[in-house]
Amino acid sequence: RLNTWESLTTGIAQQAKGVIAPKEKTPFITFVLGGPGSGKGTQCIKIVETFGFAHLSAGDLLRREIASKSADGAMILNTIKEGKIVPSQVTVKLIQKEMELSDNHKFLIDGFPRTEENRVSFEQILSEWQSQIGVEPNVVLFFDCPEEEMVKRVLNRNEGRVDDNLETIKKRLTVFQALSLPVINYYSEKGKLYTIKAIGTEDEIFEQVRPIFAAFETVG
Ligand SMILES: Nc1ncnc2c1ncn2[C@@H]1O[C@H](COP(=O)(O)OP(=O)(O)OP(=O)(O)O)[C@@H](O)[C@H]1O
Ligand SMILES: Nc1ccn([C@H]2C[C@H](O)[C@@H](COP(=O)(O)O)O2)c(=O)n1
Ligand SMILES: [Mg+2]
Repeated sequence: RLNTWESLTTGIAQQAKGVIAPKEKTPFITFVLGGPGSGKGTQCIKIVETFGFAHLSAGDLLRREIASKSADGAMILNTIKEGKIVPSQVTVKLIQKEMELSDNHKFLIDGFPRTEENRVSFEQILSEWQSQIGVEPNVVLFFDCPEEEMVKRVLNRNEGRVDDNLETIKKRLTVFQALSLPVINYYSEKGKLYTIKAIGTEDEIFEQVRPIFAAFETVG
């Protein structure tokens, strides 16, 4: 049988030829974007519970590389400590591998793409895989949260992350404004962006998220 990655690329080729891919195999890709501490991971857990997605957090995959002392581990650690963005080929490779291994066809890709370079790299690997067709996510969620609230949440997170300190948070916020907002604007212009007001309780925020995915389930 086709694995998800094969069916993903086959699906793209079939769509290009005007052939409809089998419904259960068509991949559904959601990018989850927002500043540091905006609540992406927290809401992803709820989306997984309610809608059965596979959750791929780019940050978690990078932290796993650090923990496993892989060849890129030291570079990734330094980059994260500095609040900067890891080169796209490293991150995209990790995401691609997880997608290949997954039996699911619905993906929540959390914290990615963080830059235009991330975005283009992801499209490139898909188009290199088969034919010259790029791929777009089905949904892009943007958790829009005031900076003051994001700083407060990150400083209270208490998960032992090396980047949860005031100095690194300031750098991450600057990087978010400079490099991630253009990606968010790109998807807004493409009509793919769903902006969530990321203040209030976790449940209140999820009630803004729920109808987005519920609508796709109905359309089927
Ligand atoms: N609505 C909320 N109100 C208050 N605290 C929240 C809310 N949502 C999440 N939090 C808390 O804020 C912290 C950051 O949330 P989370 O880890 O989900 O953010 P994130 O967007 O994934 O951040 P990062 O980009 O740094 O990974 C966590 O400690 C989480 O429990
Ligand atoms: N696409 C990505 C995602 C994450 N990183 C690095 C830099 C981030 O500050 C850090 C933590 O990510 P988070 O858990 O907050 O999503 O990981 C990156 O370089 N590229
Ligand atoms: Mg997170």
